[in-house]
Amino acid sequence: MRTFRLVIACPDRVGIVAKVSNVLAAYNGWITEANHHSDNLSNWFFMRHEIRADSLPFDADGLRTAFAPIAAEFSMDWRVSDSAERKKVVLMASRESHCLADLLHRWHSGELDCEITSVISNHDDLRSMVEWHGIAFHHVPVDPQDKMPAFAEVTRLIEEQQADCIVLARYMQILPPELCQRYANRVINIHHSFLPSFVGARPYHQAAQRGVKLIGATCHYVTEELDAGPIIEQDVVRITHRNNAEDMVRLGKDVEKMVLSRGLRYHLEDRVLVHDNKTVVFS
Ligand SMILES: Nc1nc2c(c(=O)[nH]1)N[C@@H](CN(C=O)c1ccc(C(=O)N[C@@H](CCC(=O)O)C(=O)O)cc1)CN2
Repeated sequence: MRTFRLVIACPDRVGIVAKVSNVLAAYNGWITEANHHSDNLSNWFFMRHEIRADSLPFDADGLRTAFAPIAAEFSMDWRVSDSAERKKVVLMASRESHCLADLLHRWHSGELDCEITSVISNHDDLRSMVEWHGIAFHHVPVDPQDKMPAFAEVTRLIEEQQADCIVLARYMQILPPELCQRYANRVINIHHSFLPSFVGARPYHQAAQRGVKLIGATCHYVTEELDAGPIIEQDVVRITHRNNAEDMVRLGKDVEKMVLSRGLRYHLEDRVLVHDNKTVVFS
């Protein structure tokens, strides 16, 4: 069923839920899902409503126009999205294939409702797998001595495809600040550790050195600061003294795939709200 998603974050006060519910009811809006969260650390309030599109007398733009006065009254950060408008997604990878293959399969089987406009990689290894799915593959090598030409081309491709979201599926290059700022809270990364533990490169080898009993994966929005962006989803798997770093790499791959696909699905369904470098996820 086609729905409009109304997502709101604002300073907390009495009357927000009543006001939003009443304005939707005044237009005969049929709410199919409602989520609220009052955050006592930030004193901000977060809401996500799904409304049946066929219950309202206008389209998504009409809802935006009708809701704008309420949003202004409550100083809301807000957005309206239409479930019928599939988000355009650019995937980025390097040599590791497991996360990319998993997302391509979930998309190909219809599980991920989005339009994958292309895959961009700094290596050519994964071309055949991507093109088998009928998706364009762009090989954009990165010169370690001068990375800017490569990221200018990456940015050009992303803009040309009018991407709504970029997913780093084990893309092993640090994005420049300009790209992070331009696509704030729209670049999703999978880091192969349970952040904030083991940021940076080779986290499984760091974990083996430390002797941990859990390893994990973290899906987060990309910011200029490495592996420090708002966390969207995480999970872990148990390991023991019998597991070396190679075992952890193997065991970790399943967690990475699960966490990245969950995080992307939450983003595609407009379930993630960001405030103060943290998220509220109405999963
Ligand atoms: N601006 C950001 N870029 C990226 C982030 C991020 O949080 N902010 N996450 C990384 C992913 N990542 C770990 O999950 C990671 C990737 C790459 C490196 C790194 O040191 N790369 C070297 C090059 C390595 C190579 O050539 O193989 C580098 O970029 O100089 C560390 C962590 C994705 N990007």
